[in-house]
Amino acid sequence: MGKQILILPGDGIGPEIMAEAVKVLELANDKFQLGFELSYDDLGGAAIDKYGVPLADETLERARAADAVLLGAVGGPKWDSIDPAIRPERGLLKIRSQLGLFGNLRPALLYPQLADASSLKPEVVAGLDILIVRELTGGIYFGQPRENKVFDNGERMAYDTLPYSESEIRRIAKVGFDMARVRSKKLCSVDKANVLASSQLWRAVVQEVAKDYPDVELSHMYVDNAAMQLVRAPKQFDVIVTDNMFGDILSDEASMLTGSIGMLPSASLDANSKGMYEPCHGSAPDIAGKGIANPLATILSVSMMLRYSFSQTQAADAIERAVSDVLDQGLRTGDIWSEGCQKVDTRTMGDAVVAALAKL
Ligand SMILES: NC(=O)C1=CN([C@@H]2O[C@H](COP(=O)(O)OP(=O)(O)OC[C@H]3O[C@@H](n4cnc5c(N)ncnc54)[C@H](O)[C@@H]3O)[C@@H](O)[C@H]2O)C=CC1
Ligand SMILES: CC(C)CC(=O)C(=O)O
Ligand SMILES: [Mg+2]
Repeated sequence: MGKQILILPGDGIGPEIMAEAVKVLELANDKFQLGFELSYDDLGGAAIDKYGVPLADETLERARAADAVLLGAVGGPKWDSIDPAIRPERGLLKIRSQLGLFGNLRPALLYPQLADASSLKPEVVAGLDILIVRELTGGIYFGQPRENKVFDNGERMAYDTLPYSESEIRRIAKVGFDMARVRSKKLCSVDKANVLASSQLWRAVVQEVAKDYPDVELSHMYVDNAAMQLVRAPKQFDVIVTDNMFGDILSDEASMLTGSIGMLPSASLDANSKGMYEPCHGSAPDIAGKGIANPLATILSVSMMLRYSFSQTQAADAIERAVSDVLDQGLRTGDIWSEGCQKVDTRTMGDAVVAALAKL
């Protein structure tokens, strides 16, 4: 039996971008004789419509049994007013947590062809290549207790909890240091240790882990400063390690340095590099159904899957090269379009990557 890939297109632009990523995956499968077998299921709003819950038990079992999962995106206005406990996003959080995918790698790489598409001056972003390592199964998105309540006088209140255990911090810190070790040997840990108890523990544990990595230069930065530094002088960073919510926010910010969030792939890994791969963006309801979404983040997530889950470096490199070749041809979806380039739709972009990959 071949390697099993479970595809979860999700909602909004999810199915549109996934159709293009699957074309690329199928070509890579043939060209590099990867022996992958693809199967499909639903997550998020699509799963609510089909199963009544955002992640059905049978889908979770299929994800557990698969060698890797490829996800589009979930959520949308259709499900915004349902019971918060079964919103589409809860299905995403559950699959991450149940599969133990604590290590989220979000590379923000500026393709030189897109220097004009970045919202920052070309000289500020030229050569940008940073990696955000985000803790993905702990922190405030999962912390208990969390509650919405109404006091006797009618006043509403709500709260969330931001817990981190030492072992949760230690294992993500190690991912950060390991990544830094094979890159520029510079790690910046981002926290809010001037205010939050969880961040104070975070910083202390990261400092302890650093003792095992004397070759890596460790720095610490408060998250508010990090948000500012990312747009002031982003190239000062190489690898950033941070918690779940800070990583969520900073990676969306970093995406704009690369031209668009439509360019940012991600890998979510467990302790054995079993992974789920997805673009960093959401279901983009504002452009869903128009056929104009950028499929490159999802296509690049396929490349990350080949690299991290299957050690298929040659195939992964080839997909990245095909993306670069298409950008060389001047093809751009609307989100990365600039003067002098040819504006194309989602399908044309996907077909162009397939054609470029076929030629390599
Ligand atoms: N991993 C996931 O499945 C995620 C799901 N969401 C969900 O997605 C829904 C929409 O959330 P938003 O805050 O609007 O974030 P979003 O990332 O979906 O969209 C933000 C902006 O970026 C644009 N955009 C996103 N992906 C794009 C692409 N591939 N090509 C071109 N433009 C793109 C959108 O058109 C929009 O203007 C919500 O229901 C949210 O909860 C949000 C983030 C992650
Ligand atoms: C929709 C959230 C659960 C997650 C998110 O925004 C993300 O992982 O980027
Ligand atoms: Mg996000």
